[in-house]
Amino acid sequence: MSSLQAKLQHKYALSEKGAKDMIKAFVSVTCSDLVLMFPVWMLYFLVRDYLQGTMAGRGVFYIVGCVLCLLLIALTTLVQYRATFLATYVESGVRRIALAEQLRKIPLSFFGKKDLSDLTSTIMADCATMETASSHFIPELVGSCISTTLIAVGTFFMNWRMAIAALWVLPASFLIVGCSGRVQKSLSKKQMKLKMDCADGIQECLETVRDLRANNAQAEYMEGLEGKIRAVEKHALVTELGTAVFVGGAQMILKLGIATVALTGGVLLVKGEIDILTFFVFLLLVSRMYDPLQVALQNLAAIISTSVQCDRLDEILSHEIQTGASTMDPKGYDIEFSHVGFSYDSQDTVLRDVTFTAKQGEVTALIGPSGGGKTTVSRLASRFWDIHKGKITVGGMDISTIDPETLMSLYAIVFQDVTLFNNTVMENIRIGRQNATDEEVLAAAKLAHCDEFAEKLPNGWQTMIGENGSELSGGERQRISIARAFLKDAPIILMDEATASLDVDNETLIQESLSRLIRNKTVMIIAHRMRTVADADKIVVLKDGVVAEQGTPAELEAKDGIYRHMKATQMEAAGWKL
Ligand SMILES: Nc1ncnc2c1ncn2[C@@H]1O[C@H](COP(=O)(O)OP(=O)(O)OP(=O)(O)O)[C@@H](O)[C@H]1O
Repeated sequence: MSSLQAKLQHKYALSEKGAKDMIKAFVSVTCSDLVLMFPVWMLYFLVRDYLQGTMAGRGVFYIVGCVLCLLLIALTTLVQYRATFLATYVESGVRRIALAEQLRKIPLSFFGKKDLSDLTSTIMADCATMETASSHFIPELVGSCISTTLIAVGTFFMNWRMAIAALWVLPASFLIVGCSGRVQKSLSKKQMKLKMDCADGIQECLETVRDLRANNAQAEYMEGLEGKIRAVEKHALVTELGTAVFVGGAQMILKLGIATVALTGGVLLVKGEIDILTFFVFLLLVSRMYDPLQVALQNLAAIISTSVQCDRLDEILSHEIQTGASTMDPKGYDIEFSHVGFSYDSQDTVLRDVTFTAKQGEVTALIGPSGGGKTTVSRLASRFWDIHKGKITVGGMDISTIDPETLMSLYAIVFQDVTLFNNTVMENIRIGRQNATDEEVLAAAKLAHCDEFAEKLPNGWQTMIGENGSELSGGERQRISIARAFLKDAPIILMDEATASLDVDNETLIQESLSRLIRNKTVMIIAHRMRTVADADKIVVLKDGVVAEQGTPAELEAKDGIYRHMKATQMEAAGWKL
């Protein structure tokens, strides 16, 4: 791979083919710009023949020349179109797919730092900006710089003094835009931050509309949101103004070139040091040459601004990903935590020296005060995040050496917040195992008692359940999640107080089904109610990120520790009357 190709690939978040296509685009835009100079030369010959009285017999030359010029312009425009637009849109698709692929492999810790609107904006808006940059700004700027340099070299051979008069404006104007890079970058960065704040605010507003209404806080919230929208608007004007000042100033300097050519040409003509034809050619050249350069200055400013988008894309594309073997050979399905240490943001330690084993065929309940680390432990067990200290093994295999997607085939997970898709009940359950037959889906659904509500829906199992299951109750959503786990039939089950949203009748039914599901499996359950854990084989009490106690319910009962205290408190609470 050439170093230019590698540089482009890194700088503009391109694929290998995308970088090659960009080089082709540079060549085609340069050719296209150079070909546009041919009519100038035709005009030069015409004026020369006219002045020298040698027009006779040159008709065929001019007709063939004009036709050739038109053909070449058409041909290079076509090649340029293919090399810039078509290649760019293909590359844009490749870039978005690469981002999505990368996001699949990035540890979840990354998503804790980024919110949804930020990532959506990178995949959609930043990619669209890069699309325009790759199809217009970058090839046009590079093409016009190369063609101008070639033309500039030619003009020195014609007359070096006229060449200086025509060309001095180029470095001056490009320097102005180039030097404004820092200001423009910081303006774009701030603009992006304000936009993201605004997008977050809008998303949060939509997501929390129910709570805002319930708390009568809509007016106050909208005020804050309006402030964010106004801030984006104001800063957009400042950014535009900043760009306009630098680009406008540089474009004015560029136009001075016409004046200096006219002035220098006039003086040299009077002195008899150039002929009228050379003067004429230079006037033609500058008028033709400065137009694309004016656009090039705008393109340069735009490219400087897109560096913010490039950095955002690069942050995702170059982020460390979770890798590992795509095959595994576990010896059983015991989960073993050995001196595990972990923090979400590498500052506050969330888990310290956590050591315990969740055995196959047993139910291991994680309990403890809120914030103790139960959810964190269950998520680390399935490699949602990578740990910082110690080791986690499944069936003797270090999970950090196994590809997360391969590892996930061993787990069925029932979390408290169930994610549902805007699809039918049937398809929402099929998420558990994509290739399951309708009969298998229905069997799993019945085990989770989904039939009791699904068959009453307007279109039964084929009823669309709205965005994130908005048309279902909390208990119904959780039953779908449990049905998925039945369908997946994985050897390890992670549950986060899976039956929390169910009424007593349903809970009894589901507990009975769950006991069938978990037979001979490794089960790790996060429990908040002591009633749920009374039948567990083992209890691990997590407090402030450390294992405070562990053992069978009977052992912990005898200990007079946190478990016994929690149990007593909950029993006391159960006796309360309103
Ligand atoms: N994504 C995250 N980023 C940063 N810190 C987090 C994140 N998730 C949890 N924490 C912190 O980690 C600690 C343990 O949280 P965790 O959710 O594991 O506790 P928990 O015992 O499950 O609590 P609860 O019973 O309230 O659900 C808490 O201090 C919490 O604030």
